[in-house]
Amino acid sequence: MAIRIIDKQDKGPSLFDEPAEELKTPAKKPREEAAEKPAKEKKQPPKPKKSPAKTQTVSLFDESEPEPSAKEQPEPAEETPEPAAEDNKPAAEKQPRSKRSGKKNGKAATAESMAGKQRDISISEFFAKNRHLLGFDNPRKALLTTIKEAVDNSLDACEEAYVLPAITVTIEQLDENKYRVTVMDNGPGIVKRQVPNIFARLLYGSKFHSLKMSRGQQGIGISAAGMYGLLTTGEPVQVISRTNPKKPAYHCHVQIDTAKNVPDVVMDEECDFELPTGTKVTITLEGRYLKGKQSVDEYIEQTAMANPHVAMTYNAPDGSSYVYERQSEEMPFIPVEIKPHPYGVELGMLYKMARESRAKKLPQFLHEDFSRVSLNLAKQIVKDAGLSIQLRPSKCTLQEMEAVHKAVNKTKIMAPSTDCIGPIGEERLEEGLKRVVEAEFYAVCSRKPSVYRGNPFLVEAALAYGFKDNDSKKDDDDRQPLMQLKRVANRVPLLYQQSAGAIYKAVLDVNWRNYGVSQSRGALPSGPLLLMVHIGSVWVPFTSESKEAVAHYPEIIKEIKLAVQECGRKLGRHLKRQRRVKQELQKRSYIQTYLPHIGEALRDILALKDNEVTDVVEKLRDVLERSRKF
Ligand SMILES: Nc1ncnc2c1ncn2[C@@H]1O[C@H](COP(=O)(O)OP(=O)(O)OP(=O)(O)O)[C@@H](O)[C@H]1O
Repeated sequence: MAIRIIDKQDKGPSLFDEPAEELKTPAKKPREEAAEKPAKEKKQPPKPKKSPAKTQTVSLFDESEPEPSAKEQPEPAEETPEPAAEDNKPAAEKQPRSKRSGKKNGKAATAESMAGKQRDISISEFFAKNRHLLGFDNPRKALLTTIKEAVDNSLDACEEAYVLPAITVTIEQLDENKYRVTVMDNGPGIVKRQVPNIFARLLYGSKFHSLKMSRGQQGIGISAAGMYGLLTTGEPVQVISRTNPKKPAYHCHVQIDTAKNVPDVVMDEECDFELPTGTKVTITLEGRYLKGKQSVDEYIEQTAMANPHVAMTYNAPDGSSYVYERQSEEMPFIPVEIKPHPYGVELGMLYKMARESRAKKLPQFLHEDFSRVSLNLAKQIVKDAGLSIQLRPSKCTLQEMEAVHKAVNKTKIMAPSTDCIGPIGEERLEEGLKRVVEAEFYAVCSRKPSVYRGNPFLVEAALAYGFKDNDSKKDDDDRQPLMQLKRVANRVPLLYQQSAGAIYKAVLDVNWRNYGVSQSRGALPSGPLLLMVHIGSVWVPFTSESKEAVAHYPEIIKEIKLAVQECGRKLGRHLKRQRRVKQELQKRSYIQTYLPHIGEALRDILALKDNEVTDVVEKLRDVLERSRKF
């Protein structure tokens, strides 16, 4: 397998495991080396929209494994004593395996030779090899992940700056597998000095250390997309950003040096920008555009649905454009940063926090470093732990903190504040669902915040029942289709790995038959059902860096089950009522059928006249009608 990389002379270091001294980056060279170089080899003045001048093909597999140095040579075979049993074997069998088979299988390693190879691995080298962990397993998913990362960042940035987001997403197909993705937002922009690190350095971001709900959290997303683009097409990320309407925008082309996880600015300049403030990011990558499930189209649609305050324009590569008008001029709830809640904080973390605390007394530490702990409650916890309230937290022993930890978990502490998590809310959930499906019945449930490992989170569920949907046609044997499950985390739709996460597990664990819905063992319930589950948290525990599924924390599974069961109960009541109505209608229709015969019988028995018979039958019909329970 071969991929193209940028000519080292023009664009800096190779992306592969070459020794550091071979990485020639004009912009990054040490001063002495740069001085030795002829003037024309020094960094060229920036040219706008520079595309890679030359490309070369390099094998992805390291075929040129260097011969071990004399120092690394393994010990000669004859110096290694053979085990006694080996002595009785024929001469051919006494030889090392590699010689016996006649194949060159390499030489046995020694601790010394292994030590020579043991070295640091840069985070970006790791993720370049393990790109599937970041959601770049195949070209189709890579296209979606790239757009998702850029759009999520734009939404986060706008909301942080209290700006109603207006976002444009454009995908252009350059050749069969090559696409150019551009995402532009009207957010606050990014200051010049941060642009290179944000777009070309993994694990660099503003959200990792803050305890509040946001779409991004790890500081990997957009730089990983840029790295994938670089690996697959050799093109750097192009960024234009303006932070001040009175000043020009900053334009740069930047790429990641994977060996060191540092940015390499290939070109930068000042330029015009169509918006007063905002950011436009362009990534060229190997991708594949397909419509349907798990497509970019589906992601954009679901994002627009979960974020009614966003105006979104989407230009698809097939030439079609979709405009999602802003549905609400109201900013959504903007979460505020909070301190950790004491429930669920692990002992090791509590001990570390205490050691690092500057508080003079233990109760003060608990009060200041955690949310929902008043000074009185903190004193109570310390007393319950059998400790003096005069203790200095930084001097506490592990045993003392263990006592505090136990006391915390026995104390009733107020649930974490909802300020750090923005629920969609029951009303908006139902509205959102109604925009997607027209159903006969809707049920919603927004749970109160809870805590896992000290992190507040909340779960919301919305259920639609009884709708016609083209996506879920009945099977040939007329079996009901399975429920459609839509998973959303911090307002971001999750399209992959449905069955791997806590949401799927919790929905499966619910006994849907209790609510009058059929369900086969180990499967989602079946019927015209659509269930949306939203988890909002200051830190959503995803199963991997690609943020596709929520990890199986028992506290989270329990909350999801409770929210889903609440919707299920409402559905159960609706279905029960529906069945009762059906049965009653059936009985009424029988009686209706026999009413004329009753009239006939009454005429014979009571010798009634025709008009009297009609009168009696009408009255009976009226009684039947007025006694309807629905
Ligand atoms: N369009 C933008 N406008 C303003 N700031 C941005 C924009 N895009 C990215 N940033 C900043 O760059 C940081 C890094 O973004 P990145 O996508 O790499 O990680 P993240 O969003 O923090 O987390 P995650 O890896 O979970 O997506 C963000 O935390 C944010 O501060």
